[in-house]
Amino acid sequence: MATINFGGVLEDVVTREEFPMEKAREVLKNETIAIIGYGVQGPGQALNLKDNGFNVIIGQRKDSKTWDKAIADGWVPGKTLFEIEEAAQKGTIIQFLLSDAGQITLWPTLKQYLTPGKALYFSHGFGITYKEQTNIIPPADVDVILVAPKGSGTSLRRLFLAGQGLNSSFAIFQDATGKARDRVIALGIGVGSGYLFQTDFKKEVYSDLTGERGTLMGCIQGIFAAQYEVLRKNGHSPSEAFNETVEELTQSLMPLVAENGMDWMYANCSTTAQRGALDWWKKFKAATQPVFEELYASVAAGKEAARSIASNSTPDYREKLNEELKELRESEMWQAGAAVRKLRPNNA
Ligand SMILES: NC(=O)c1ccc[n+]([C@@H]2O[C@H](COP(=O)([O-])OP(=O)(O)OC[C@H]3O[C@@H](n4cnc5c(N)ncnc54)[C@H](O)[C@@H]3O)[C@@H](O)[C@H]2O)c1
Ligand SMILES: CC(C)(O)[C@@H](O)C(=O)O
Ligand SMILES: [Mg+2]
Ligand SMILES: [Mg+2]
Repeated sequence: MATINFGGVLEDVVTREEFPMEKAREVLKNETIAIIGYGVQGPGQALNLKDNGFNVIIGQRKDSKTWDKAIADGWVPGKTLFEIEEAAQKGTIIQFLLSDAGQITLWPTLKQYLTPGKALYFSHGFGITYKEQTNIIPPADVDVILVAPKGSGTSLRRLFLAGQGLNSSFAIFQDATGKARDRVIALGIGVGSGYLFQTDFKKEVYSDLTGERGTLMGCIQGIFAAQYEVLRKNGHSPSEAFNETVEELTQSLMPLVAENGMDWMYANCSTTAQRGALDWWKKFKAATQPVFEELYASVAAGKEAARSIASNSTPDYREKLNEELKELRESEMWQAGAAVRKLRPNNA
């Protein structure tokens, strides 16, 4: 473990230096890793594990589109691709990567395959933390572990192929075998994590549900739409409004923040911009902090979990989500965005 100072707070972080891939392979050499679910995280983690030399099989519903996707990705029916129950029976580590709502439906079937000494692996603390709503209560004689990539499974795979990685958090809910820590860190390295930050199931899900409803996805769409509409209401063209709201951020300024922090990005803008940004950011903080307080309270009360379970358990949940995504896509702002993207120099 490396002890790193995060803004004055010392935290222990697992790095590849002390847990190299060779060690991960040694730890998991007798394991069969069964990935149940092949949506976004499933493919990213499974393909990275396979390319890293681990023994991986996939469990999927045969009549599903993702069964066909698994075959297109190179998984072989009867050899590395099985129906869900057969994969769960063969697996010594079961990576439960169905949707969070899907995990609830499958749990009564899956739990019979969690025989003593196996490991049940999640990429979200949802199922375990909200057990009153999910009824996911593992048997006492299995390890229960978590590796939660801090990003999309699509990025996890792309970064792996580019020789990079995503940071992940990891947690141990139950160590029945005495091997849970080695197993979870080996899996974290194997799925393509860069660094591994320790957390617990509850903190992972509370922070994750907050982040994706907040700055990562929900809040950012909200402030984009708000600024875009104010610019348009005051006569600015769609392209000018979109460039000033989204395109400049993603193409120029956010990469500078990623490179060296917010002050670095500010310092690489005009002094006019710096003055304005330093004057206004606290006003925006004051306006949004009450919303973040409300959001966190809703997460902690289990209301966001209930909403997600209710919405994503209906037979047509995917169609309903796609309908709302279509509304976003067809909004003027994102239609303008599609046109602007086509004008990017690398698209010329
Ligand atoms: N999407 C991400 O990049 C991401 C990132 C970090 C953590 N996670 C976590 O990883 C896990 C998997 O997330 P995901 O986004 O890959 O899931 P997803 O929503 O893409 O669903 C995964 C698969 O589960 C299938 N499924 C849904 N309900 C089912 C059911 N009742 N029976 C059988 N299959 C069913 C879906 O068809 C899909 O193929 C979740 O716990 C999620 O919170 C996801
Ligand atoms: C990719 C995210 C948003 O970080 C993940 O938490 C998810 O639920 O998809
Ligand atoms: Mg997340
Ligand atoms: Mg999430």
